[in-house]
Amino acid sequence: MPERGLLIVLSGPSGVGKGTVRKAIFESPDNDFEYSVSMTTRQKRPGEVEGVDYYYRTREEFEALIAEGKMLEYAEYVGNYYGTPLDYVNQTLDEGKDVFLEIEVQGAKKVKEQVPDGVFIFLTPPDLTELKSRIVGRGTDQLDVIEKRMEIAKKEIEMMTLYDYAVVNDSVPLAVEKIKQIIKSEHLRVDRVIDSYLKMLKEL
Ligand SMILES: Nc1nc2c(ncn2[C@@H]2O[C@H](COP(=O)(O)OP(=O)(O)O)[C@@H](O)[C@H]2O)c(=O)[nH]1
Ligand SMILES: Nc1ncnc2c1ncn2[C@@H]1O[C@H](COP(=O)(O)OP(=O)(O)O)[C@@H](O)[C@H]1O
Repeated sequence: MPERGLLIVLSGPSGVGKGTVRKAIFESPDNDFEYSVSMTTRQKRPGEVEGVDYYYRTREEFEALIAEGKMLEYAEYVGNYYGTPLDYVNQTLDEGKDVFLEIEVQGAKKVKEQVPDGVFIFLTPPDLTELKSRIVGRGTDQLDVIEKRMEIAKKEIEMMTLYDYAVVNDSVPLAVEKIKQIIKSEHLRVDRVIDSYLKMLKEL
């Protein structure tokens, strides 16, 4: 059986650029992470595609999957459910591939409880003014939702202590490079590679 893959969790406040950085990682030609497509009850935005951006489900369907234990984690965010389907993550890690989640902080906290040996990366904004202008600039939210997102963001930044790494999203290509370097280093950690060395010694 191949060595189990790494579970990589990218999180951080809404509007910091998680989606943008994640897309840039997956567009790079040398990417070898598997993206776990999330499930949501929010409306599909123009240009989004079922099974690519999200799996779009009704609240009833989503709640049924929660009840069946089919979600690794889920959270309610600005009135909608968002969650990570469990089977895909387990199967892909078992195949020895690294699985990449891009999720908000409540969900990341739940993943940390269940998969403590995952790699938890917190994407931070250069500052709060820049964060607000990114949310406004994205143009997907009404003013009341923007205010809600900013309030949530302040609390989210306090949760940074749960993470292994903090990456400032000042420039997308730089943030992408830092994340790739983090994962490369994680693969070299002695506690991750020790089993294969011990096995090799036994076979001598
Ligand atoms: N807990 C959790 N959060 C998710 C998941 N998928 C996406 N999110 C987060 O939900 C939040 C809202 O996502 P979305 O409505 O697409 O807006 P946007 O990412 O802010 O443009 C973002 O912070 C996402 O990172 C998931 O599977 N679980
Ligand atoms: N490094 C960056 N510099 C400037 N703007 C950025 C940067 N990263 C993302 N953005 C912009 O900020 C907005 C929010 O990004 P998005 O990826 O939707 O955030 P999140 O997924 O964290 O909610 C988008 O308009 C995006 O183009």
